[in-house]
Amino acid sequence: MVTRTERPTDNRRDWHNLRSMLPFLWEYRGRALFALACLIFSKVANVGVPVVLKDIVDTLQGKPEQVLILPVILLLGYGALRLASALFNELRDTVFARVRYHAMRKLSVRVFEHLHNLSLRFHLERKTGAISRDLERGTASVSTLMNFMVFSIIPIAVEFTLVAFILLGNYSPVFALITFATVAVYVLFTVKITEWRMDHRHQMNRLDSQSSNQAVDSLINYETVKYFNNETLELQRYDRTLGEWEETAVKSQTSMSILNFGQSSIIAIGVTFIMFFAANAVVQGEMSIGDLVMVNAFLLQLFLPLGTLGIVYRQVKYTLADMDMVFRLLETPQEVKDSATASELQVTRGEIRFEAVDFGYQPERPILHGVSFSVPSGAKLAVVGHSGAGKSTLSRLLFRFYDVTGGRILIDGQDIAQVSQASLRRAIGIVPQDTVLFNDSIRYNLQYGNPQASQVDIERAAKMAHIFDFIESLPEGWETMVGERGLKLSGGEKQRVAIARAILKQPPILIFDEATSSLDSATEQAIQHTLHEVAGHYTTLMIAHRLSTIVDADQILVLDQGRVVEQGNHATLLALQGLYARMWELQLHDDSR
Ligand SMILES: Nc1ncnc2c1ncn2[C@@H]1O[C@H](COP(=O)(O)OP(=O)(O)OP(=O)(O)O)[C@@H](O)[C@H]1O
Repeated sequence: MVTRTERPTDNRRDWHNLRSMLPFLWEYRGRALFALACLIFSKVANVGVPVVLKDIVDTLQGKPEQVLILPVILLLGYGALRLASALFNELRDTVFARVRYHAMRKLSVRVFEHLHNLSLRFHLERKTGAISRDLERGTASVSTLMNFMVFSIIPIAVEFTLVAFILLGNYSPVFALITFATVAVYVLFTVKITEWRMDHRHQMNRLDSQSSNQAVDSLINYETVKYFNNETLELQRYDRTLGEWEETAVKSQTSMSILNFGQSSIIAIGVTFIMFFAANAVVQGEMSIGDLVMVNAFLLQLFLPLGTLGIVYRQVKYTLADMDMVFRLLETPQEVKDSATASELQVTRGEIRFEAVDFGYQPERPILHGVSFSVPSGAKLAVVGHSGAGKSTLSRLLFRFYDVTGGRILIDGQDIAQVSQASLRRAIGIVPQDTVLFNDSIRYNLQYGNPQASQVDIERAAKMAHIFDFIESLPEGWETMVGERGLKLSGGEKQRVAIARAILKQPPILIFDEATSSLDSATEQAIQHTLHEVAGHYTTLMIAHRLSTIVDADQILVLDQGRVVEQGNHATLLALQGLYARMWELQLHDDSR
């Protein structure tokens, strides 16, 4: 399971994540290099501006006989350099946009794909609110980081190198020394203080995700909140988290002010020193006024982006933390995987066989113990037993949502662990115990069973599932939106949509997990009739609470605490006078009341 990164990531992890980012940039590597070239050109032009400025000042000052010619050329050069700097800057942004957004898109799709490949266990344990927030931040982090690289870090480095060359080449080393020292102290101070501040930011992130998760969870459970009149409790819980967030945010802001003031002080001291030495050199006649103007312009130009280095460093650290979260998610191993030699499941007859299957969701709590049974091709097997006996677990294992811990499951003689999951799931249709629908139209939800199905097929399936008249009677008919998780439909209506959807899929194997439990008796009878017809063509596994619905099954399996305790048809089991007979008695008794 993925947990949020709550502490700053270490450098090894950061490098690992940066490397992991490269494949997402690879497709547009040519563009990325071109953007980099634009960046360098723009910086060369930028650094050229103070150099030309120096020449203009010196020319105007010292050689009046050339004043009429030279400054015009220099002034034109000055303008052209400024223009070139801006042009390459914009070109860099335009060219790089594709690289950045494409990488973001690829990463989002990759994460989405991976989330779908992760096991049911992962999805049952995750918190939807928190994961979607983390994902948003995580994928945005890739774009943010590239922005910082291309728009801040690399430009600063390029500019700094160019300026260092010019200073070292033309003036006393003291200027380069002061510049280096100031930058070094500045960077060191920024890094140290920022690391100290990171804790606040991580705490804020954690509280932010927590509050968002609480809000989503509370809204998902809207009805439950109302049933128990617990709005105040929900508000208090939400506010408590936000209160902690507020405290941390204030601390974070205060520490930021300390950082900003420290940075400004370092710059001020550095600039004062440089100007002192430059002014002195002018007085001594070692430097011209033009040189002083240039050194001053360089410093301002250099420290201007350096002023934002603190913010950039902080943001890069946070971004790396967000990015770490998304790459950790991508590295979460798939629990259920296709084997390297997985073949396509070939369904010829649709025979299911469980051979001594052991299983537990957690190792310390076994659920199934040596379960063996088989469902011959086209036959109907019903599974009954008390609540929690492990009935639905059988269908989850058949779908291979989990791997068995002992024994094996075969379909037409092929071990389902050795075939591709896609081919396995193509072969099975299910009407689950709790039907959850997409927040889309009824048509969309029904067609989900077979996106290629024609309207005629869809209507036929809807009729078979006794939902056609209901849909037609709705003011918006097939386009009616079903609400989040299908909550605008009744339990029975949802179940019938699920039945129609399974019919539409036309798989060789069908599972009905309490498929009619939410229906009234009349509809249930009608649907039972349909199921009977539909199931006639398929191998069917029927999980049932109400025994009256499965009396006609070819075989009935009685499960008790994960063990098969009885097996046979209805009459044989009644004659056994065991658990099944007792359950039957009880239900008859209940029905007659
Ligand atoms: N994801 C899970 N993680 C841990 N335990 C689980 C999980 N799903 C089910 N269980 C446990 O496994 C046992 C069998 O569950 P299962 O859903 O198979 O029961 P069932 O016979 O279908 O019950 P019911 O008739 O109430 O639906 C139960 O005790 C349940 O608590």
